[in-house]
Amino acid sequence: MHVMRLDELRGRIDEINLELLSLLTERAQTVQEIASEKEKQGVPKFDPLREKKMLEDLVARNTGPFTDETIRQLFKQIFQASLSLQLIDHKQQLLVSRSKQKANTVIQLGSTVIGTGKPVMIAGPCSVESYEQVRTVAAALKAAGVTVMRGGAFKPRTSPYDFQGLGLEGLQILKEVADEFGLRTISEIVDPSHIEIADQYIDVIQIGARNMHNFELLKAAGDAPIPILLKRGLSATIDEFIHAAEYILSRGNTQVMLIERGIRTYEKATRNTLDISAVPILKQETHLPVLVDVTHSTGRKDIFAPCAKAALAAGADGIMVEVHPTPATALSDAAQQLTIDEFNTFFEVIRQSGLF
Ligand SMILES: O=C(O)C(=O)C[C@]1(C(=O)O)C=C[C@@H](O)C=C1
Repeated sequence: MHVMRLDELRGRIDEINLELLSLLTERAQTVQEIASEKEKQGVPKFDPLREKKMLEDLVARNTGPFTDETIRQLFKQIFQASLSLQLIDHKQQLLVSRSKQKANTVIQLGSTVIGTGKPVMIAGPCSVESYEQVRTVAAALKAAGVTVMRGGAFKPRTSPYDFQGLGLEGLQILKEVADEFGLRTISEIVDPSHIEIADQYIDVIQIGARNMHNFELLKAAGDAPIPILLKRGLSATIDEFIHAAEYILSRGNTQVMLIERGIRTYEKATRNTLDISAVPILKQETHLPVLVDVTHSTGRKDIFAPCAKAALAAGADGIMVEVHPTPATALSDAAQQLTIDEFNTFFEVIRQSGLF
């Protein structure tokens, strides 16, 4: 008799569960509609005042046996789950998102293809200082089998009294040397008005860490018909980094590569802290190629090789490293650029690792 009563009550609970599930599903679908409405209006997803009002109304109607506190907790749980749903949906709608595009974005630079699983080595001086300097590095890179060279012409430096780069002349030097050796080039642009000119001289525009949040520059890069290498900001979260890339894609330019270059932490043993975890996360969440800059992240030549190997093991599509004929006399980043011999040794270690 008792057993039958228990079964009956549990049967009723099963029915109530299904009713709750169907109501929760309907609620979640309504929340998704609210999310797309908010998206259109540019309104934030989290609305604490609305949540407070709903909790007050619910508690006012509570007749027990649950306490008011229990009702608050239960509904707060529902609001939180609803908010997460809105945020996940939003991320999945991004153009950079892996759920929008399953296939990897591939960047073709001459015969070099980035993003297909075969890693690329990008090397070159921090700054373009002279024709001879760039030519010496280019000849060495060519001999080592490197096809993409970096070199800074516009240098956003911490101090206004530090070398600011050769500007347009630097881009001209890059072009002249790259043409001679059949290399492709990457250089940073800091001013939206320079993008059009840059397109005539270089193959990839870099947007530097300090400019990752320069939205006008991101928009201009998004309007340009040239691949973009976007560096992660000094203190940018992965989410902010992804949204910065979205700015570029949202304007039509889908040729975007991401580069992790270390983030600011309390650690002083390295220049910045190389966030290796960013590599698999960016690869999972976006379809864009992901590179790692071992020079700026670590600032320490003695650990470039293990860090580059770690990056490749984590799924990076390439490595960027700085090389200078005479680092001691370099006009920027003197301490952390490799000599040509050091670069050759470094590249050999990476090639031997079986990861490259
Ligand atoms: O009403 C809203 O603005 C919603 O986004 C829905 C909802 C909810 O689940 O009710 C979700 C998150 C907000 O913080 C507030 C409320």
